[in-house]
This record gives sequence, structure tokens and C-alpha cells, in this order.
Amino acid sequence: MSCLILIGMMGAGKTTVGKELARRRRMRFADCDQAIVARTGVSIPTIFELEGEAGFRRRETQMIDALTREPDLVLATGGGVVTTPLNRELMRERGIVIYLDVPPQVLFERTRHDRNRPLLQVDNPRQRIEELHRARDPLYRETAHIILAGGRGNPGNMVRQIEEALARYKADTCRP
Ligand SMILES: Nc1ncnc2c1ncn2[C@@H]1O[C@H](COP(=O)(O)OP(=O)(O)O)[C@@H](O)[C@H]1O
Ligand SMILES: O=C(O)C1=C[C@@H](OP(=O)(O)O)[C@@H](O)[C@H](O)C1
Ligand SMILES: [Mg+2]
Repeated sequence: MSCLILIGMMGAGKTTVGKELARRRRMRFADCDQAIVARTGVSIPTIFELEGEAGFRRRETQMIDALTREPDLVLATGGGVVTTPLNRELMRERGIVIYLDVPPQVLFERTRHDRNRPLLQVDNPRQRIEELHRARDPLYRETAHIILAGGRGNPGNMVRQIEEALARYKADTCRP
């Protein structure tokens, strides 16, 4: 089976829900950010500091290209993955792409105490999240095969919703 790819904003739950989804479906799990950290040996904030966002995006595309070739994988992406056109194309072609659509207020609450997201280390992270959400939401929608409202329900609930949506999606796409 091709890979299941989770997209959405920072704090949408891609990493947390993706791990649980993989465990439940007995699939392997990879997180693009964690794979980049493992490869480089430095943190995401350090990559942004040394190479800027553009450098991080180059590494991200290389990693997306490598990881989406693997079958039976649940892949959690970073929130900005859709800003690169090639990533959108690769993900849509090689997997079933699931958008966890979470309102900005919830994203803010979930990320406010975390220092590991360089794009949110600004004076007004709430406003930053709203701006990024406005710019990216159309790209997430354009890339996704499945869109799920992910603002409510714990990660276990989200996994169940994804499994139901996948069953519906497969039934629809198999119909003659
Ligand atoms: N469905 C959920 N309900 C409540 N908290 C969640 C949910 N999904 C994720 N979280 C919490 O939100 C934070 C960000 O989750 P994370 O999986 O890192 O998001 P992402 O990878 O999309 O940026 C973590 O503290 C996580 O425990
Ligand atoms: O939204 C973004 O541009 C980013 C999201 C992060 O991943 P998460 O979405 O898992 O936080 C990480 O890739 C990096 O800090 C950039
Ligand atoms: Mg993540």
C-alpha cells in the first residue's frame, strides 16, 4: 500500500496522530523533521539559524522525495511542506494525503510553550499563525485527498476519524 501522508499547520497533531495511526495500522512511521534532525545531527532551530528557511526547505524536499518512495509508511510532514510546489506534486502522486484542518486559536494553544518551531519565535505568534494559516490553507486543500476537521477530539479520536475517512475514500475511489 502507498504511504499515508499527514499535512497541516504547526500544532495540527501530525507527529502525535501519525505515530498512533501507524501503530494502529501496523505500518512504519516517519516524521520528516525528525528524519532531517537524524540526518544532520542538529535541531530544526539550528538548521534555520545556519542555513535559513530556504536551506531547511531544500533539505525538506530531499527528505520528502526519499521518504515518499517507501511503501507502508505513515509520514508526518512539517507544516510548511506545501509551500514548495514539487513537494505538493510528490506527495499527491505517491500517497494518500490527509489534511488535519485545525483552527488557528487551537494551534496557538498547542504550540505556545514550544521553543522548537523557529517560525513562531516572534513577538506575536498568534498573529503569525493566523497569517500562515491564511496563506497555506488553500495549498493544504489543493494537495489533500482527505480533509478532516482536527480541532476537537484527542489523538485517539483523530486516528479513528482518519480510519473512517480512509475507508470511505477507498470505497469511493474503487467504485467503477
Ligand atoms: N488531537 C489532539 N488533541 C490535543 N492535543 C493534541 C492533539 N494532537 C496533538 N496535540 C498536542 O499538540 C502539540 C503539537 O502536536 P504535534 O503532533 O507536534 O503537531 P504537529 O506535528 O502537527 O506540529 C503536542 O503537545 C501534542 O501533544
Ligand atoms: O510550518 C512550518 O513551516 C514548520 C513546521 C515545523 O513542523 P511541525 O508542523 O511538525 O511543527 C517544522 O517543519 C519547521 O519548524 C517549519
Ligand atoms: Mg510535527
